[in-house]
Amino acid sequence: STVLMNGEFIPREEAKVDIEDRGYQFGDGIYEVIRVYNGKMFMAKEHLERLSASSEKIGIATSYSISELTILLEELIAKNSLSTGILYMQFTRGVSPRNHSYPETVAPAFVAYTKPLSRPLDNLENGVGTITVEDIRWSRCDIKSLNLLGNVMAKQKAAEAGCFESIQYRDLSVTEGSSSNIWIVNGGKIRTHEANQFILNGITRQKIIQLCEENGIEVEEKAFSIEDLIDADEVFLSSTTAEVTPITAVNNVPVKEGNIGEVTKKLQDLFVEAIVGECGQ
Ligand SMILES: Cc1ncc(COP(=O)(O)O)c(CN[C@@H]2CONC2=O)c1O
Repeated sequence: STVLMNGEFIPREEAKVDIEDRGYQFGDGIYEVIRVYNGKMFMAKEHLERLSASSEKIGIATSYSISELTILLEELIAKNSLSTGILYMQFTRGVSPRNHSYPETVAPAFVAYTKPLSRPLDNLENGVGTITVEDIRWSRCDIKSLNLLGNVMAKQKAAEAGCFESIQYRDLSVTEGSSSNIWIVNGGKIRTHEANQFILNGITRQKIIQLCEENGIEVEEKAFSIEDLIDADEVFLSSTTAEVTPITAVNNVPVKEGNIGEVTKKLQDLFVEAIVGECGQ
């Protein structure tokens, strides 16, 4: 397959990272995962706007404008004849002798590659199990940075418990999943943690809120407790790769409406309409 590296399209086997790349040594970089349906990126503009917000927050100049980046990424998708999958992209602060403070004059290092990935139809239909874990991450989770060790450790805990995702909490208040946002539904109203420094403001999260507003579904962006989570009528998670995935159990306790609640189902249908609307299939 073809990889895009610092503006060059190269074969995957030639894509190598320097041992003094700051992304490799410090996690000093930012990333995005963009879904591709029918050969087209879904919500590319929103993802690339978040990427530039992340780059501003950590002071990396991403060396491309959003329109230049869009053209390069579309070319990468075409070169790999990708129909349904994901596009992974990242910028690091660049290659420089190891020193914590920022190097003066190095260019950011940019990598993007695609991977086929079918839609998670089984999870969408049958839901997934979760566990709750304490959120041990830093207090700038709004930056989509390469500093993912806290997320990785939380995901590992879920895997060891035979679950799909960990639901993280701070002081008994649910924040988000290790790589997803978390939602509850009560009496037809949905609720999720407000977009602040303690969660990533997911692109899928933003689309769900927009769909709710357009379809008269009441949505509240306000943190909820572990107790609210356990007592909810419906629970679901959202992410670029998981779309709108029902949660059927938390710590092996079944969620009230079993496999999939009617609001979650409605949101899945609206989300598919949005995908078809933007990507044509
Ligand atoms: C910590 C965290 N929260 C929320 C989300 C959901 O955000 P999006 O709706 O924008 O995807 C992600 C997605 N992380 C990407 C998506 O898939 N794999 C990842 O690492 C994430 O890593």
